[in-house]
Amino acid sequence: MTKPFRPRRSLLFVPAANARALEKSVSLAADALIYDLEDSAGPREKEDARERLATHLRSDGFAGERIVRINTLDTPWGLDDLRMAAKAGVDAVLLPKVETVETLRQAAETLTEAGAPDSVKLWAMIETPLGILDVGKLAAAGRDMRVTALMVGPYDIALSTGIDPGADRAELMPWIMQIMVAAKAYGMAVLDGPYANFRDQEGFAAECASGRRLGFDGKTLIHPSQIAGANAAYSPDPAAIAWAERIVETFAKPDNSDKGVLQIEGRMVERLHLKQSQKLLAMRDAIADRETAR
Ligand SMILES: CC(C)(COP(=O)(O)OP(=O)(O)OC[C@H]1O[C@@H](n2cnc3c(N)ncnc32)[C@H](O)[C@@H]1OP(=O)(O)O)[C@@H](O)C(=O)NCCC(=O)NCCSC(=O)C[C@H](O)C(=O)O
Ligand SMILES: [Mg+2]
Repeated sequence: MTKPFRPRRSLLFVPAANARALEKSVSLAADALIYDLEDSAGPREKEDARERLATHLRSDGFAGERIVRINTLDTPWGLDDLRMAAKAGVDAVLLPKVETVETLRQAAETLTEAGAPDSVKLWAMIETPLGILDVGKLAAAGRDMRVTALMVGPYDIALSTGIDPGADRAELMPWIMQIMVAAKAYGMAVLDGPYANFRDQEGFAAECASGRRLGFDGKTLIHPSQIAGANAAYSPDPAAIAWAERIVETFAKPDNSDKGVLQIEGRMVERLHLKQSQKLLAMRDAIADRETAR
């Protein structure tokens, strides 16, 4: 039996400081919305943005996942952001610039104290040298502290390290893969960072395709025009679905019920492929449910 799957092909950052963006976001086809209280809100906008977002979340009616990115807990806003999110019934709180287990513990304890049920998760952004160095430790400890996803923050990584990645992100790959393997080791989702040049659809498509090959679950976005491309890039393609169905049907035949390995059309297929196929079909079904719910 595969785990229930939640599509996270497209996760749109929605600046909570922008009333029009908030209003518009509910009608968009993103799998998830990440309401942002951090970088997209200026220091003098932060309190109003939090209040506006709290009101919005009471009645938005968005059918996908709802996540709030808060300010770091050492700022004047972080703890109030977290308490607001805890009471708002969101699916997860995204913590920026996570570097220590202590931050995860403080966030988890604050959620509990504020009455958030266990279903409210923490997602951690890994976007500084210390976060990258310790990402394995953070994921290992974090899984007992509500942490279910890691997210790459490429722009803060560039800022804090001085690297200037090219279009293929080759310079970032060692660090991306460190984050990737930590997430996979502890059964967490792993989400690719945003692509800021939202008018460059070609570059965006290439980055989505590379992200999918690397093993990301989806792409974070900054503009509505990026949603369709991310949904397409991270949806299973029809040929892969047909092949997965074939594998499931073949293993389901009574003669094959005890077999570990088979051949289908000249290709070796093992039970690991069956598991992979079941996962893919679960993803297809979850995507169909998400699209019906819209
Ligand atoms: C980048 C933007 C400032 C551009 O906004 P705008 O100038 O309004 O663009 P458009 O005129 O093309 O917008 C068309 C309509 O779409 C709405 N819109 C735009 N963006 C969004 C959005 N993100 N969510 C919802 N709706 C949006 C506009 O209101 C227009 O609506 P309409 O009036 O009906 O035509 C803007 O896109 C933006 O602010 N994007 C998000 C910025 C953000 O959240 N940044 C933080 C996340 S990325 C990050 O932090 C990096 C990471 O941490 C790292 O380290 O790597
Ligand atoms: Mg960042």
